Amino acid sequence: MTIQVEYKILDERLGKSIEMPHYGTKGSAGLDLRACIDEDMTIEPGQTVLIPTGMAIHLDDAGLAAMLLPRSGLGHKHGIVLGNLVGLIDSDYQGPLMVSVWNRGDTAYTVEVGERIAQMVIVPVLQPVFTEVQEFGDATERGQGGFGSTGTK
Ligand SMILES: O=c1ccn([C@H]2C[C@H](O)[C@@H](COP(=O)(O)OP(=O)(O)OP(=O)(O)O)O2)c(=O)[nH]1
Ligand SMILES: [Mg+2]
Repeated sequence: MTIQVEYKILDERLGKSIEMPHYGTKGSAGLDLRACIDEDMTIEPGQTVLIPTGMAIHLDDAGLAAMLLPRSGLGHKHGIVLGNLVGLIDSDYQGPLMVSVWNRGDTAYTVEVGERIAQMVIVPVLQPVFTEVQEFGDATERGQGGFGSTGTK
């Protein structure tokens, strides 16, 4: 099934001097989002900056969300991850897609104009009806055990 999602271009360079986000390979889970900044921007160690992607999307379906995730290479090699760890885009959000970029490393990193700074994955979402109970219907083997209760080995 093909899912249609509307988008707006908010930065006129997008699709021209700055490439439009797209699925890079047939099996790509995410589209890389590009830094629509006026000039290259150096992010100091520990600093967090909000970077526009130059576009807006409207998912328009409560059964969908978009997640913004770090790119592996930037995160692992340069410590460039997201200030909110994961960005969650609501299906009713129509504003500019922004990426909170955090330099968690110990060296400055310069984001270039149009650089791919994060990736966006469209995911299905369920909004169940929650029912309050005094006891859960089925007791499980795990019960209330959590936070390492099963050990480490
Ligand atoms: O990395 C992000 C995270 C969020 N958003 C936008 C889309 C999202 O739908 C909206 C609200 O995000 P969220 O609900 O995570 O933030 P909040 O702090 O709870 O804000 P709000 O009170 O507007 O819901 O901000 C982005 O553009 N980039
Ligand atoms: Mg919110």
